[in-house]
Amino acid sequence: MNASANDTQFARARQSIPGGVNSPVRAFGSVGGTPRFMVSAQGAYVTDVEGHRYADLVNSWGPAILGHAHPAVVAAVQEAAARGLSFGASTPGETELAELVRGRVNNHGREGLGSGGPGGVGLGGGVRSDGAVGLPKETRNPVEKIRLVSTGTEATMTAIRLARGFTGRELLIKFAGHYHGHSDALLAEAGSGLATLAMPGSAGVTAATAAQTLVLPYNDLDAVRLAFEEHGHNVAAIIVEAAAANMGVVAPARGFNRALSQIAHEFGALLIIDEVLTGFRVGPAGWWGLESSLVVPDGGGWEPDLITYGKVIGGGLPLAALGGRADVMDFLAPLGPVYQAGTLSGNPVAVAAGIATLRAADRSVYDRLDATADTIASEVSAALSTEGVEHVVQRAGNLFSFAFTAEPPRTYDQVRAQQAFRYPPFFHAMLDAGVSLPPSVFEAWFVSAAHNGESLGQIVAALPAAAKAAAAASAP
Ligand SMILES: Cc1ncc(COP(=O)(O)O)c(C=O)c1O
Ligand SMILES: NCC(=O)CCC(=O)O
Repeated sequence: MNASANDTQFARARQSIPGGVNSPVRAFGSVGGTPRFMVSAQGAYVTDVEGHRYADLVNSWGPAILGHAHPAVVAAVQEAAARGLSFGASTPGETELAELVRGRVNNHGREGLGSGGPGGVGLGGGVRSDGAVGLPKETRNPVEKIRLVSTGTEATMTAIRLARGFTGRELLIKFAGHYHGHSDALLAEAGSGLATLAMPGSAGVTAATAAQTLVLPYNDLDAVRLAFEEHGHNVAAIIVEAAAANMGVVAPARGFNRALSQIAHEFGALLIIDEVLTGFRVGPAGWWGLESSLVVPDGGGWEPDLITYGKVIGGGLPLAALGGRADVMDFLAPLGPVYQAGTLSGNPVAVAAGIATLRAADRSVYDRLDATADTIASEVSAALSTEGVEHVVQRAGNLFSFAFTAEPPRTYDQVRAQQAFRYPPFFHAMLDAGVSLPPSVFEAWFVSAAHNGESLGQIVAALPAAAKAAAAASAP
């Protein structure tokens, strides 16, 4: 039998590239089969080397909120590229992007889009705060200053170094199942590809580095308090995904993020909110905007000291950022003693893509993302229920995933206890019907504003057979 064009590509890639992939999450490690090699993407669809077109619910793992190759973004990239690919010098666009971000997150996202107010977006997962009465009080802009880097990994890695430099302390607290990129300090019990491949951590991380990271169960404030009672005066920072989305989606329990900020500050530590995945995707001011706009006015806000961004901020090109309190950010070189640099940091083409994406992502885009997420989540859930497949829909704003359990998981242990074997046949039935899903039950599904009647119809039509396949799956 002749190998398909896709199989040939994969075989060839494996000769030159470890595992044939440049990021392990692209390998079909936990679902089996051959990863699809893509050649183009437009709107709601990606097209593979054999010409198969898939309605896309990966969307480049988050960046493509407008859909693929949005005309305004492509035009901005072309225009910027024609002016020069990289200067190794400052450009006006970097300041413009920094101002756009600061405007969006200021005062809970009430500014930045020019209209609309805090909006009534459901956060999912039970994090809607008590009452949500009126407007929250004015707070410090959580992003007083911002530095551009090239990847989310760099953003979180730098944020940690900065927190350590600023506080003069060494320990870092992270949560099991959270993924913050692949720097040494952050790989312990990480989500995403490590969850998919069932890796507890990574070889090559020294014991000394690992010992400086305390890993706690998510959504467990008692564990956080206990860790601070024991180590509090040596904790530089807590780092937390604003809403966890790398062990499937697990929203923070009501008040969890706020309590983290209070505990950290009580002990003189910093709170780093990782919005690489949620930032400018779940709302115009990211998860911080959604959650803080619902906090009761006098109940005390939650005040992250540093926030990291990636994915959407670069509109599909390599761009990420860390921002936060001016006094902390000014600890970065050249003003301060914490070193960070990058040949391509603030690359003008990537900056142009980011600016064009944020400009195009107006209130109507977020309304559309929310509505599309509602439709897909409820259609999938209905199809699974029809086949009697036990599951829960996990939501955090417009991010969602499905866990094959009776109760909504709140921790990594609970997520891992699900009937994960039901996902691979579901995934492949969808793929065969022309729908591209994340190839792991531990990843979030990403919608874009380009989904329309045609692509949604294709997704919905594929569901009955996929749900049947999930129902027929048996434990290994
Ligand atoms: C929450 C979070 N932080 C950090 C990262 C790392 O970003 P990057 O893959 O751009 O290095 C990711 C995604 O991969 C992420 O989801
Ligand atoms: N949720 C996982 C990611 O977004 C990461 C993508 C990658 O590492 O390729």
